[in-house]
Amino acid sequence: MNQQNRNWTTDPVLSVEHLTMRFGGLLAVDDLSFDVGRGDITALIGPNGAGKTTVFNCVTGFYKPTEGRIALRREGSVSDAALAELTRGGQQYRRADDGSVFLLERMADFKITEIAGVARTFQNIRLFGGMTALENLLVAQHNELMRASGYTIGGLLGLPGYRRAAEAAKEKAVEWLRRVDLLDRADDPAADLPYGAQRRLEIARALCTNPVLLCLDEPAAGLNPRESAELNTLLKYIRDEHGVSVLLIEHDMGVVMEISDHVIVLDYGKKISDGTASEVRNDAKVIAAYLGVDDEEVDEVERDLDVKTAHTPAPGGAL
Ligand SMILES: Nc1ncnc2c1ncn2[C@@H]1O[C@H](COP(=O)(O)OP(=O)(O)OP(=O)(O)O)[C@@H](O)[C@H]1O
Repeated sequence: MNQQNRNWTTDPVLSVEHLTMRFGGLLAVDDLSFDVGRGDITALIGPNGAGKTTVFNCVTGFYKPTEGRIALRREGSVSDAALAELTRGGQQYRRADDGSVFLLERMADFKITEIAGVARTFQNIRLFGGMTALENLLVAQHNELMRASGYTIGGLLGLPGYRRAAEAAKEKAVEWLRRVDLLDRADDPAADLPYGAQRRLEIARALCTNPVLLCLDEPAAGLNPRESAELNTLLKYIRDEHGVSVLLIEHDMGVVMEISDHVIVLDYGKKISDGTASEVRNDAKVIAAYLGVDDEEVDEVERDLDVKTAHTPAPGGAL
């Protein structure tokens, strides 16, 4: 990927700037800045406790950051000047002919999902276990259905506008069930599905909210190799056919290196590397962080790496 093709510099959908999150005396995220390219799969990686989930929680409104700006350009090309004006003005978002932009650090979590278009999944699956797979996907579209009812008794009375919206919601749910290969389990309670199927259902549920940005917290955790390969295919499909930007936290380097357009590496709440998968894979600081060596040893790792790359024509699987 050359410099021109870096969506995260030419067309960022999400810009995290100087994000800091403190828990009492603990600095979990330390003046972190990065961009997520529109239509990219972006991976946030790093050793345990590096601050990845905290970043997710700030982006999705579960935490209010101690400091920093998190701007989501939902569509269009909102200029930096317009963004600066919004920031100064104290509003949460701006919608105009040239596009819409949302300052997520100022918004409540439900508004981030509903109007900014950010959906997420969790490290620990959070489906409605007693509801069927289909019902889980219909509940996800509750906001849209409420809008169609005009927030009145229209839904109960079965007015045409509501009936059409209900039909469309069911069609969307069925389509996503088919796509994640769960159509034959539509009427089974979510809790009865095997683990890998629950993970896919959670992704389908997030997609039913029509997100611009889909945040996945360790989607490959607990999956077997076949399921991991299916997940890769699904995520590429979401990116390529639906244009959804994907931001994922992932420990499975096979998944990260195969599907990511862009990788950001955190260590102790700071960014230590940012680039394409192959750039990051060959970054000595990243290798050092994963191997847990001290800072002084990084030079040594870098020297080792220089020697290795001099003898190895193609980069491969360093992590
Ligand atoms: N709500 C909280 N209260 C206090 N400390 C927290 C809280 N959430 C996270 N932390 C701390 O912040 C640091 C970063 O944690 P975080 O969960 O963001 O890391 P992570 O990179 O997602 O780790 P993992 O890969 O293990 O999930 C850790 O030291 C953690 O203990």
